[in-house]
Amino acid sequence: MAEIRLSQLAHSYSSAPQSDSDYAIRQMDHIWEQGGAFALLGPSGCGKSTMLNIISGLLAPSNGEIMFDGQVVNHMTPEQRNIAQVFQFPVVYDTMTVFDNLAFPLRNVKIAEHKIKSKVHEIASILELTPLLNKKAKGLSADEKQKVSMGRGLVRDDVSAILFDEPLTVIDPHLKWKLRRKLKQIHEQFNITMVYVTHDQLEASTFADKIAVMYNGQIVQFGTPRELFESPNHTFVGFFIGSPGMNLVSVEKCEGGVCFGQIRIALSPQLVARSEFINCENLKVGIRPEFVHVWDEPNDDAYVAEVKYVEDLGTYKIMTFMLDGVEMKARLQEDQKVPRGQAYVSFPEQWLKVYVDEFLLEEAS
Ligand SMILES: Nc1ncnc2c1ncn2[C@@H]1O[C@H](COP(=O)(O)OP(=O)(O)OP(=O)(O)O)[C@@H](O)[C@H]1O
Repeated sequence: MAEIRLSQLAHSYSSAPQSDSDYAIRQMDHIWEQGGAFALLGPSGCGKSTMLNIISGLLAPSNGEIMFDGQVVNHMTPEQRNIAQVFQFPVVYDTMTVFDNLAFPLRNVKIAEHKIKSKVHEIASILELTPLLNKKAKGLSADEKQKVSMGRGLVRDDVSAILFDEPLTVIDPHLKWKLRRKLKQIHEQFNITMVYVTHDQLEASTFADKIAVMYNGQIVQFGTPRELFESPNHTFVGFFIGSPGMNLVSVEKCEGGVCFGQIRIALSPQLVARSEFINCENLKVGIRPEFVHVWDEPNDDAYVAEVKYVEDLGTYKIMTFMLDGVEMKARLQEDQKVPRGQAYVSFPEQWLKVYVDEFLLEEAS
């Protein structure tokens, strides 16, 4: 297992890139720490597969260095890098048995046959493939084939890292959760650096200790699921993580804070004094629906909002409301009084975030 360090990494599929938008990976530095379980989360086309393929050596980057434990590996082939990669669709040898498919990566590196046997049985047991070991892969269902494909990625515990590129796409929904748990179990058992690509936040947060959120060829935040939820450092993270996502409102500067329409929101003097705030034209405030305070009665701290509709989601409700022409959402607890017509809302200071050119502005520490 290895620490994977990306230094000044950038990649364009164009031979003569002109601008940032020609880059699938915009210049970045990033470290995947040794032994971690990570997710690389982002929408379609943001550059996730490109990054995995650069790490594994299937793709040479336009710029920058890839280092495993401090050693530059740019010139090394995928085999020399000793990376296991599991793709979206199964990669199995149809004419071989499941046992031989799982044994293949071990035989390739000349592991003794008795060790192969015990390792194949161990992985087969975790993935519930034991009854299929003697079957030819050809006759397997799509789910079973993908489990074999995953098993081939997991069977060696001497690899630098295992990279998963949306490995559960073809898996039946009821099996997905189970397999994610199994991957986590394998990670805990062998402590191998794992990077798991997905566009599904639930998948990312159930597998990973830390999630890298990718947007437009950049990692905009790398943090625990809780950090991404409580303190998104880019508006995209606020929008993409959470269901529904963060309320984001374009605002203007005004005395002691920001305004939209007739609504004035006071900010701390330290924030308002920041040069980024003073010089910025693109200002937004964000607050998650979970953190909007909905009062039962009017009070001096609350704004008066117009309730549009309330969705009942079982254990909680989502209230959609208009505040001076801007639509926002608040989460109501199961036992909370549901406002009708008007609602009294406020934005607790600790959960109200300010974004300058889409990036979080924090008080200088
Ligand atoms: N071989 C290629 N040639 C040219 N452009 C490519 C190639 N592969 C990917 N791209 C482009 O690079 C960008 C990043 O693609 P990439 O496949 O890395 O994104 P992704 O986040 O993995 O998307 P998805 O979730 O859909 O797989 C996209 O704009 C894509 O169209």
